[in-house]
Amino acid sequence: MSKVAVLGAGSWGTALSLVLADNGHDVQLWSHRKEQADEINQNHTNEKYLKGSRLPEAIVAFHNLEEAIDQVEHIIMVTPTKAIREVSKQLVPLINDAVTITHASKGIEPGTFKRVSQVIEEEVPEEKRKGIVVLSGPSHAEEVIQRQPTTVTVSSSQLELAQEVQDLFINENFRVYTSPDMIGVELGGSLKNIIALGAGISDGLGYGDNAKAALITRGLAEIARLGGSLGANPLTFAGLTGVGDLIVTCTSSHSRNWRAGNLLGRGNDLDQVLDEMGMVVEGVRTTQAAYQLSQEQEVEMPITQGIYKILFDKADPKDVVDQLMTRGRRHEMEDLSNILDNQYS
Ligand SMILES: NC(=O)C1=CN([C@@H]2O[C@H](COP(=O)(O)OP(=O)(O)OC[C@H]3O[C@@H](n4cnc5c(N)ncnc54)[C@H](OP(=O)(O)O)[C@@H]3O)[C@@H](O)[C@H]2O)C=CC1
Ligand SMILES: O=C(CO)COP(=O)(O)O
Repeated sequence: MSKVAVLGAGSWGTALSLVLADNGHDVQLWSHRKEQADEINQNHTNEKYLKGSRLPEAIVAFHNLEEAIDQVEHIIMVTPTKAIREVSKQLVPLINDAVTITHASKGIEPGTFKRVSQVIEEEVPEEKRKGIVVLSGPSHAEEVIQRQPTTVTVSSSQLELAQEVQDLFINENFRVYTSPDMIGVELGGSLKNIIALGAGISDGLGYGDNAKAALITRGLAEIARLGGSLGANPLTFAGLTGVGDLIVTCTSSHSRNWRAGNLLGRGNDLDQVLDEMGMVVEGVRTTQAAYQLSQEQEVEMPITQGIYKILFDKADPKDVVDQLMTRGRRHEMEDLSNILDNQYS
């Protein structure tokens, strides 16, 4: 059994701590708020993020980061992506022996366009880490905390590290696969949040299943297009961290991104929505990053562009849908256009 630090005591950090505790590991859960650490230790609850759930006593919460990572073999980072750089910097002077750093956060940094593993790599020097692993897939914390069947994928450039983290988390309720495609796994988990915002907007506008299926499928096409241009294996997007995560976030009211989109589709403005959510809505920041990235890479991403206009230019969601529906005609598999043109001639 291992001693594991989980950094970030929100919904996902707490749910992953439960999986680790169920597997017999010693879990040291770090919260940057003292009152939250106290609540977890005294009441074994985390009411703000997982209302009504009782946590195993093997989860011990810490407010002090140095104590939280003392003697651990694994660090699991699960803060919102905007805090990853800052927390990585805080960690550096506190790490004595090299550790395996896994992250389970989903986002891309605007401006730098870095994936979370790249941010960690930049901030934590090589001698302080054995390697970096990502854990991603269709997995709402609200179901994991109830030990409902869930599947995820772990990926690392070092297979043995991915397998080590697979062993750490896998159990009869939580099945863990490995993948060698870290770029694809991280991009799939991050970019699906943009489409989940779109699915929520569509539902908020009163559109039905046809529109949602279109968003998921065409969203997947543009995610794979950008991913391919950044070095991901396009097949990864057909897996758990691509289409799997798109399905779970676009069709569930557990999803923070879907919920935020739904409120936007009902006419609320972004600041109001984010205030009301009180939890991280990663898709907002990732939309900004993906929009900039698509322009830099010259990759067509019409849905992302539409969501960007709604979020940051206050475009009317109905007008954006009209624009998407009246774009120029094209083949469905546009990257195969040349082949199809030949077939038709
Ligand atoms: N929820 C889920 O089902 C899943 C979430 N994820 C990903 O996990 C990541 C975390 O999401 P989630 O747990 O849902 O988020 P939540 O909003 O539920 O919780 C975020 C947690 O991070 C803390 N936090 C915020 N800023 C900092 C900081 N600067 N330093 C330390 N801690 C900080 C918050 O503290 P405070 O209470 O003070 O704000 C809170 O405890 C995201 O990237 C998300 O995409 C991935 C899979 C599933
Ligand atoms: O990534 C998730 C499930 O796999 C959680 O999505 P939300 O952040 O939209 O809740």
